[in-house]
Amino acid sequence: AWGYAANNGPDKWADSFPIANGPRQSPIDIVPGEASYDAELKPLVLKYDPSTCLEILNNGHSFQVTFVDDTDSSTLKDGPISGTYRLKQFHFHWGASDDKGSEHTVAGTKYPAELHLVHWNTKYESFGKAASQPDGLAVVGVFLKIGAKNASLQKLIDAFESIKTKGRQSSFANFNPATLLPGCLDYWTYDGSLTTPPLLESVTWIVCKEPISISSEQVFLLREPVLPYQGDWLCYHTLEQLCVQILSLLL
Ligand SMILES: NS(=O)(=O)c1cccc(NC(=O)NCCCCO)c1
Ligand SMILES: [Zn+2]
Repeated sequence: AWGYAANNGPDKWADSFPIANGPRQSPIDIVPGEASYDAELKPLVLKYDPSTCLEILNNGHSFQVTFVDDTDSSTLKDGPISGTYRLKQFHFHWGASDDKGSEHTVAGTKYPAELHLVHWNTKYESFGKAASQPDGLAVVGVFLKIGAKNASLQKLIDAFESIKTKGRQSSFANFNPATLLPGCLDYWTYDGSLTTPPLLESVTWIVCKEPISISSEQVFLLREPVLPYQGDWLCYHTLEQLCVQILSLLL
């Protein structure tokens, strides 16, 4: 299966997902000096209803908070898109150290993490259907930089801590994703793709210019896999890995 190791990482994805060599693949390096101003673009309109927040789960590549998306309670409108897109989930990407982790970069600068708020176009009947359409998805990307402790992120980290040992998911209610947005919603936008397999070229990317903060203690907590997402002990490949995990539980 795909991953981020030397044998199954991004350089290998094209073997199983040839679209990796497609014309609109994400992520990209955003070069502000080369970006063009488009006067027709509107401000983003994000309206999130905390009661649509459903659960937090560890899908093995990230942790993800999923939302009830059977009504227009949590939506994205305007900005570069037309129509109404519904929030399906948000998740993060991070690195093994503070000098890397974001997927998009800004003039070569890597941030320690990146938040993705994933929305689908309601002109299609579901996320799954929309994900294969060129205008099917809109993902709002927010960079995280090391700084003050982020109270909103702390709620996620506390919840994520609980699902590391129990296995895959736990209920997670009444979280307002708007608390994760920066004060200024200025953005860059381009047509791209999912950044993980299946790499579908269906995403209108909306990347906020202003990052939000995460403390170095908080980003450390993101990196600590107590147990792999499978959550069972039989998935170890080597006795050494099993010992490492037992020790990390005991320490
Ligand atoms: N990273 S991202 O481009 O925002 C994005 C958004 C929505 C879905 C995905 N990728 C996937 O769902 N991949 C399918 C398997 C992921 C792990 O379960 C990536
Ligand atoms: Zn993502």
